[in-house]
Amino acid sequence: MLRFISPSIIRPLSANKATTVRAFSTTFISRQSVTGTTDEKSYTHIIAETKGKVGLITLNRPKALNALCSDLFTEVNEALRSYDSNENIGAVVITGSKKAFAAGADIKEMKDNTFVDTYTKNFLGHWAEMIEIKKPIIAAVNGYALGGGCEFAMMCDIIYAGDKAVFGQPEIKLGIIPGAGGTQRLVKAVGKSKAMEMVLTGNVNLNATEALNLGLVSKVFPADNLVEEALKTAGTIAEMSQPSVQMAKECINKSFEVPLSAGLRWERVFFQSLFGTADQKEGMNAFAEKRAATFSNK
Ligand SMILES: CCC/C=C/C(=O)SCCNC(=O)CCNC(=O)[C@H](O)C(C)(C)COP(=O)([O-])OP(=O)([O-])OC[C@H]1O[C@@H](n2cnc3c(N)ncnc32)[C@H](O)[C@@H]1OP(=O)([O-])[O-]
Repeated sequence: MLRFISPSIIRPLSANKATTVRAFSTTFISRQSVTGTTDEKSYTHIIAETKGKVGLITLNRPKALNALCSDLFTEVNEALRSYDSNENIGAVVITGSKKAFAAGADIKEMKDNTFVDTYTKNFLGHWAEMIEIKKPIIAAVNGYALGGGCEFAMMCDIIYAGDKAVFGQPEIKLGIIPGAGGTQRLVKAVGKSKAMEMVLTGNVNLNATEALNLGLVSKVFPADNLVEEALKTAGTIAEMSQPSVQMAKECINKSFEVPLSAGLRWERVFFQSLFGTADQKEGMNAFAEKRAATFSNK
């Protein structure tokens, strides 16, 4: 069985202990998952596999159109963290079915919740854990990405869409509002007016072409090729130097959080720090010697 040791368990330990635990954890996971295509850990609501250097998570609640029940998201987080700590994995793809990436948070699960429960137990707070993942995540969206499904896709780093994808924020029709970034990330992706239209009416959905034209997704593929194309891009990313990849992801995400001057400073310091890596020497020497670089992630 694939084991995972949570970073929150590692963090409070002393530096030496943390290193030891992480090394043990990584070794154990890689032994299980490098060579095969399916991790031995089996989940109830997702399928987690490895494809070369890429982790592939397939949401698997077909009868509920991959409605994001709490347990499903817990499993996604667990799989993501295990990929994050696996030194043989360089990127992750998350996908759903042809009909639905995810039709939203699970309405039936939450319909009887009270305010006090949702507030004191931080309902759906665990969704945000995936923001801590250092490795790039590509959402490969076929079919419906509605409500929390659209927000989930936007929590990923790149979104590719199948040609029949539908993005929408219908929460207003349920008497609620988006609760996992639909009023924040969507605005940054498609602009205020379109985000307002989508969130306030609940009826204005984006098809794949519209999502592409507005910048919500970066590429559209025929539905049948979508996952393969996402895996190809993830595979390309996974071949790059991982410190560079992870710092680039962190810098781009910082641009959403901080003023330009702070973001530029952040970028400069990361850029400079990469001159302390063997991969920077390898990458630049390989260019000068007219050969392909082989990165060691050191
Ligand atoms: C993160 C914080 C904030 C987020 C909030 C949200 O996301 S709020 C949510 C925002 N999202 C929405 O409001 C979208 C809600 N969904 C829809 O509007 C439609 O399902 C559809 C248009 C996506 C597809 O229509 P279609 O006629 O092709 O298919 P169908 O309708 O027959 O569904 C098949 C089965 O899936 C079930 N199921 C589906 N979605 C959910 C769900 N979210 N939950 C639970 N179950 C769901 C559905 O009940 C049915 O089960 P049954 O009866 O067989 O046991």
